[in-house]
Amino acid sequence: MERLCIAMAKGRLAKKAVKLFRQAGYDLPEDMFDSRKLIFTIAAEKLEIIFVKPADVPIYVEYGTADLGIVGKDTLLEENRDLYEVLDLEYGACKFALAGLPERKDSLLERKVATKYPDFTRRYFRALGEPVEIIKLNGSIELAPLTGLADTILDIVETGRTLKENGLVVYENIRDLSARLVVNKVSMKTRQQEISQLITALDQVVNGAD
Ligand SMILES: Nc1ncnc2c1ncn2[C@@H]1O[C@H](COP(=O)(O)OP(=O)(O)OP(=O)(O)O)[C@@H](O)[C@H]1O
Ligand SMILES: O=P(O)(O)OC[C@H]1O[C@H](OP(=O)(O)OP(=O)(O)O)[C@H](O)[C@@H]1O
Repeated sequence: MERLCIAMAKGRLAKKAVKLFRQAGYDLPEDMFDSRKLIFTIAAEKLEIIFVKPADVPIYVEYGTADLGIVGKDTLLEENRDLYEVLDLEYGACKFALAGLPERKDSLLERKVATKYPDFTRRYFRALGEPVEIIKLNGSIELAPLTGLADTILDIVETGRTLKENGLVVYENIRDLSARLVVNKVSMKTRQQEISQLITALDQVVNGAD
């Protein structure tokens, strides 16, 4: 039988993803984070795990190069790809929020919004019927209101420390985010049994025995 390929987001979400699979009974190699290796073949478990940039996980899964993926809901909302989101893994918890300088909060006539998530931001403000200019940045988003590049940011807030240490405040909490398990639509049909088994095993770790 062919191996199931799982695309895991590199970085913040990766270690816990591997831990979850181990808790679910999958025997994964010990050295997964000791090298720059990107592909791990686990023959005994009929699995292949690939480590992918977070924003690329939904792409690998939509194209079917990976059958499954683990990635943040923020990335899924931004990429808006054609795939199934099957399980909330309930870690990597954070929020999407609008934030900026405290004194600007009530004086925003024409909003300039800096974000790493331009597509989500466009849809969010379009649904509100609020015209905004969106400026796509790649990191250190909190710099935008401090430097005058934008007056508002739409970014991830976890502990709130980055905002606080830069003198910014939350204007509005938009939604909760966490890591999700996603599945390719064709794989879900053609490899239904193996994928269901895997979902059930992870579900039991996350939500307890049923
Ligand atoms: N405090 C946080 N800041 C950013 N992301 C967080 C935080 N807490 C949890 N997350 C989750 O972790 C993911 C980001 O992981 P990571 O920081 O490794 O990637 P990244 O730096 O955004 O990606 P890239 O390497 O492509 O720039 C987010 O997509 C989100 O789901
Ligand atoms: O509420 P906190 O716990 O402070 O976490 C939120 C911060 O973490 C993320 O940045 P990241 O560390 O990914 O760096 P980046 O600016 O390079 O995106 C996010 O963009 C915020 O800046």
